[in-house]
Amino acid sequence: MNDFWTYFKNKIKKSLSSTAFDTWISTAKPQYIEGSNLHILVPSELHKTYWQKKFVNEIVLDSYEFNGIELNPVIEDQDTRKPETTTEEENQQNDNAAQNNDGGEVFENSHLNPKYTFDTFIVGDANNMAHAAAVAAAGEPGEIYNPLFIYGGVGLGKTHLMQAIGHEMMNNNPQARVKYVTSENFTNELIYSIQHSTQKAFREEYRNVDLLLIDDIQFLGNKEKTQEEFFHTFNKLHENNKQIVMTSDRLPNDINNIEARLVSRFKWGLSVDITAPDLETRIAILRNKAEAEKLEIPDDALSYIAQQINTNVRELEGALLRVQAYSTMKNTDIDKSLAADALKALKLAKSKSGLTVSTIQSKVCKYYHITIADLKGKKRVKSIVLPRQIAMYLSRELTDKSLPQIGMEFGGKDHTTVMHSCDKITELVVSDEEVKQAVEELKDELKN
Ligand SMILES: Nc1ncnc2c1ncn2[C@@H]1O[C@H](COP(=O)(O)OP(=O)(O)OP(=O)(O)O)[C@@H](O)[C@H]1O
Repeated sequence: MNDFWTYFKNKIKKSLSSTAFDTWISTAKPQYIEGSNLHILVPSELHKTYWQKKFVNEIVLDSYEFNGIELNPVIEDQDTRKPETTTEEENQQNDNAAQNNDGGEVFENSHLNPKYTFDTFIVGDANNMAHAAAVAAAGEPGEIYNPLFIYGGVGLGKTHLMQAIGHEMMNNNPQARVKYVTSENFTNELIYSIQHSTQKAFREEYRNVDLLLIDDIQFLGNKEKTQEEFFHTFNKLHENNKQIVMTSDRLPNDINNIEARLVSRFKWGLSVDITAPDLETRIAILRNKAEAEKLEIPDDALSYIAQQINTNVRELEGALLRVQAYSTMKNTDIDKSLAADALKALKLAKSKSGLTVSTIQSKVCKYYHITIADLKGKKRVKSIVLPRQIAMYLSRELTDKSLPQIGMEFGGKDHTTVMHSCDKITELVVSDEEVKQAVEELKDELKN
C-alpha cells in the first residue's frame, strides 16, 4: 500500500500546483486495504467531496498501472469519524471582539497584501475546510464553489484566506483580473461615482473582473442602493462564471437588513466557517510569525503566549509584538517569565473591571423593575426584550466574555441572538434618546 501511495503521489504531483498538492494529497492518508478497497482518510467533508470528484479515477487507473490490480478508493473524512465534543475553547469560536479592524495592513483595489498567501496561512481543525474550499476556488475559479462565502469571528483569518485566493489565481494566471474591496469601500466608490457621474466606469471596473473578493459583506446591511448595485454586479459575474468570494462575521441568513434576493444568492455556492484556532494551531501561527520576524523565542514562551490568547489571531499576533517590544525595552532575551510580565497589563485590561454578567443582569433588572427569570427567559414583550438586549450589550461591552458565553448566561441563548442584541442597542444608542440615557446611567452605576 505504501509503495503504491508513493507512486500515486509522485505521479499526481506533476499535474497539480504545490498549494493544491499540499492541500489535497499531503493531507490524505491511506489507511488499509480490504479486498480491493483502499481506505483513504482525509481531513474534512469538503476534502472528501473534492477527492471523490477529482482523484478517485486517478487511484483506479494508477493502481492498475502500478501492479495490474484495480483498487477501489473508499474516502472517509476525519470530521464524521470524530466524536462530537464541545470544549470551552470551541465555545468561544464566534467571539466577536468589540474592537474592529485595528489596523491590519490592507491593500485595496486588487493590490493584495503580499503577506496574505496560502504559504503563510497555518491550517488547523478550525479552518481546514475553509482553507480547502479557498484552494479549490483558486484552482478552478468560477467552477466549483461560486460564490464562496467565508464567515467567522473577528481576526480569525478570513481576509487572509480570501486574499490568498487572489494571489494564487494570479500566480496561476498572471493575466487574471483580481479585485479586492471591502464592502464599505464598495459603497464609498459607488457614492463617489454617483456624485461625479462616473457610474459607467464604476460598473465596468467591477463587472469585468475574473475574481471579485468582497470583504465584510455584513456592512451592506441597510444600504439599499449598494445592495442593488451589488446584486447586478453579482449576477453579471456569476453568469460569466467569474469567481466571487465574500467574507462576513455571520451567515448570510443572519445579516441584518439585507434583501432576500441577495441572501439567496450568497447561498448558491458554499458557505464555510472559520472558528478560533486550537492551542497547537495558535503555537504554529506564533512560530511562523516569529520566524518571519526573525525573533528568537523559546518554545515554552511561545506556548505561554498561545495559552493566554485563545479567540483572535490578530490579538495573538499583537501579543507577540508586545513581548518583542518589551524585550527590546528591557534589553533582555525573550523567555517565559518576560512574556508573562509583558502580557500582564494586557490581561488586566482584558478582565476589565472584574464585572460579571450576573452583576450586570441584577442592575438591569433593578433599573427596569423586572425579574432575573424574565431577563433570562423567552418572553418577547417589549418591556422585557429591551432590558434583555441592553443587558447583553453591556455584558459584551464591560466584560471579556465571548458571545456564546454570554448567550449561556442568558438561559442558553444562541450567540447570534447576543450578536443581534448588541447590534440593535448600538443602533438605538444613536437613534433613541431614552435608550441612550438608560445605557449611560447603567454604565455609570456599574463602574462605581
Ligand atoms: N491560520 C492563520 N495562519 C496565519 N496567520 C493567520 C491565520 N489566521 C489569521 N491570521 C493572521 O491574523 C491576522 C488577522 O487575520 P484577518 O485580518 O484575515 O482576520 P479577519 O477574520 O478577516 O478579521 P476581521 O473580522 O476583523 O475582518 C492577520 O495578520 C492574519 O495574517
